[in-house]
Amino acid sequence: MADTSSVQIAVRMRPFNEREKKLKTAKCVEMVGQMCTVTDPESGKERQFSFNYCYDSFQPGSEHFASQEMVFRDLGISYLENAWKGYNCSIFAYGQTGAGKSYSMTGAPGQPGIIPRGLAEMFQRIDANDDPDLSFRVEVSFLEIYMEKVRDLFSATPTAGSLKVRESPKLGIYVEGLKKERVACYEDVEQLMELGNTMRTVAQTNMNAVSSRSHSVLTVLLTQTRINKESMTASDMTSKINLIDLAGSERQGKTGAEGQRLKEGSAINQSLTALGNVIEALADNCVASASGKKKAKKRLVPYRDSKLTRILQESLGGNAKTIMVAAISPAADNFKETLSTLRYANRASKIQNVAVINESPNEKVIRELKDEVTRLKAMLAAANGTAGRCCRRTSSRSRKRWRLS
Ligand SMILES: Nc1ncnc2c1ncn2[C@@H]1O[C@H](COP(=O)(O)OP(=O)(O)OP(=O)(O)O)[C@@H](O)[C@H]1O
Repeated sequence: MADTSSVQIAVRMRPFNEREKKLKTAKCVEMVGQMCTVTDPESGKERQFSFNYCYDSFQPGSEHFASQEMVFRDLGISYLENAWKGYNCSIFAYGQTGAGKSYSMTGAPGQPGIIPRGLAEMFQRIDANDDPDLSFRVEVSFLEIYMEKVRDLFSATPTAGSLKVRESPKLGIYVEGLKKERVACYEDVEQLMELGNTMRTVAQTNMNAVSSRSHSVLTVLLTQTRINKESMTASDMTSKINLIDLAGSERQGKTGAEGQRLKEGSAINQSLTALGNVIEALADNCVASASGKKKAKKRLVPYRDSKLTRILQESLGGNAKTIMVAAISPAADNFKETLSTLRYANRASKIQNVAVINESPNEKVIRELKDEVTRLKAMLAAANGTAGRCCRRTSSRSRKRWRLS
């Protein structure tokens, strides 16, 4: 069953940080409902955007304050529900350095983000399962893309080189040799995540005391196995959940990066530009398709231009239900970066994905047969009702229906 849906966009504004407080910079972003308005501090010109979700986390305690819990209730629960149905899901956080991507995805001490909350909820749901014919398997892998190299964050001795990104009809896009750990409870994941996060490359810059210098991708494979006692068969349904914390775009003048930090910053910006090009091509193609013009030319989507876009290929324009979290600063000092993030997010909202339920052939046949039986029963009931009232006047259309089924 294919399901076409747009990439969902959630914009989140954080509070002022110490740097912005010291600068005594003004606030240039306002959020009301699904509208986000940003004001150019020089010209006073306003630009308005509308998104699926706008989270105002500027002032704790304010009327519309969006807490970690609230963000999770919308975005986290939505991806879990889709994963349970057997769809691939992706959440990726995008934004300027220090804008709050890791805060939304991973969280801070005492303020867990989407990833830990989602995994805890996943195991709660699994533990609550009382269907003896249904069992679950959860596997996780964790990688970072650092300076265009893919590294396994669960490996105690990360490879010197880069792991290879491959594609196969059965597995889709995958990273060859990446460790996949089976986990039985939330505590297992927590331990692995702690190990993985210590392996991740972070450093201090002028814009963020703990700045991610790499893109990280946590992949969770949720497999549901159903035993059919009558036919003595087992069928699997697997959902691949990608939870992605991108490194932030940055300006050298602001971060004060030099040496290795500068090289990292330019690798980050390069891969984000490649991501921007993919988003632009996909958005153009979707707009062209929607125009209904037969001759509308489709642009080639440059997924192969970077490791990041290759790994995100299924999440953008492919077989997945995807949410983009666009993290922004409220400060006038960051107006240009914020406007650029909002434009990026606006473009991404035009992308249509086509997700399919990832079930084994057995499961598919069983589901289709069940649907067929339900349909036939409904037709039979309807026909019996009609027959009782006017048995001689069965229309040719209904006879045809009988024959066709
Ligand atoms: N909504 C929020 N509420 C409170 N504090 C926040 C919020 N968002 C971010 N912060 C704080 O701002 C700082 C920077 O956030 P974070 O590290 O998440 O940024 P980032 O976008 O991941 O940056 P980078 O790209 O440099 O890794 C952190 O100290 C974080 O705790």
